[in-house]
Amino acid sequence: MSTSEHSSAIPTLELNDGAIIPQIGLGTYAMRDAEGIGAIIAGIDNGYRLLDTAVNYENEREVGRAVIDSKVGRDELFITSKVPGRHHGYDETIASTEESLARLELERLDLHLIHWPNPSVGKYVETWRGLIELRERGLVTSIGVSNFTEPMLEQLIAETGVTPAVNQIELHPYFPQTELISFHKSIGVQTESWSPLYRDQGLFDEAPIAEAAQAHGVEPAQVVLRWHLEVGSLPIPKSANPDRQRLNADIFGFSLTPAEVAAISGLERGRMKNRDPLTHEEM
Ligand SMILES: NC(=O)C1=CN([C@@H]2O[C@H](COP(=O)(O)OP(=O)(O)OC[C@H]3O[C@@H](n4cnc5c(N)ncnc54)[C@H](OP(=O)(O)O)[C@@H]3O)[C@@H](O)[C@H]2O)C=CC1
Ligand SMILES: O=C(O)C(=O)[C@@H](O)[C@H](O)C(=O)CO
Repeated sequence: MSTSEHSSAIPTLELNDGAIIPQIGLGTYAMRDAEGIGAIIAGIDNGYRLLDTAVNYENEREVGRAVIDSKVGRDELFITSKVPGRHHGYDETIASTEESLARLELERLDLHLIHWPNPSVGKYVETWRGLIELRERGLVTSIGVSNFTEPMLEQLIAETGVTPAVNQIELHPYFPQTELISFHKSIGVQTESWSPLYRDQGLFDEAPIAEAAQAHGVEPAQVVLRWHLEVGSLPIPKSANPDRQRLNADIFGFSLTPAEVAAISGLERGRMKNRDPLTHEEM
């Protein structure tokens, strides 16, 4: 794949509400200050159009500045943010989103997610109603969730009649979440993978990944990101390094065989940390 600084060769998908989303995005966790702005602009120059931020990353201003300073028009970009746990509730979600838009210097978010369900707080349905209202007001094009389980998704749909467009979940070869992806497919929810590269903590040395990389003449990180596409997810790898940004986005010129996908999924061993959304809560 070759990309000029003004165009992107990243293919797109259609969400259940008809919106178009790039098939890979740039995670921005820990991209802060001037260095972070530079890294995000580099990502846009390298073809990324989906930028994933959150109130809790404390970098919405940096993302907004990068959007303004980049050479790509705002309408070509797809900006995602997330409502933090401390802003759960109907009115709080609307206020939180207005504040996010002000920090981002945007009139509209392309996708807004409930960051964590925080079940002990018991407010994620009200938060979801707030997102539905924001979509009706045109402040957000698509709405979704993050770290939601199958019963939580069923509850949202049963109580509001609105199916999330996206569920952004921990997903990598060590935690392939096969059943949740199948459920998403059955109800039309797009899976997004967070920490898709397992934060470069040893995954790339695993034999099925190294062997597939050799077979296809690509890097292990590209095999991992291609695996996400093959299992039906949309990865949002974070890299502040322009060379790795380009490498990570260059995954549309090869595919993995079903046997390679199965071998990589066979690396399953569990979550990176103990961030089970039934018990792990973030405010
Ligand atoms: N909804 C949620 O609860 C969560 C959402 N997220 C989102 O998902 C995004 C991605 O997840 P994240 O946790 O950042 O982890 P990733 O799996 O994307 O890994 C990022 C790490 O891998 C390194 N890296 C990137 N590309 C390569 C490569 N080709 N070769 C070697 N190392 C590489 C990066 O370093 P370098 O920058 O130096 O390249 C960085 O240290 C986040 O940035 C955030 O937007 C993350 C966690 C939770
Ligand atoms: O990055 C995110 O979206 C998070 O929710 C993080 O807080 C994540 O849980 C983490 O990286 C904590 O170390």
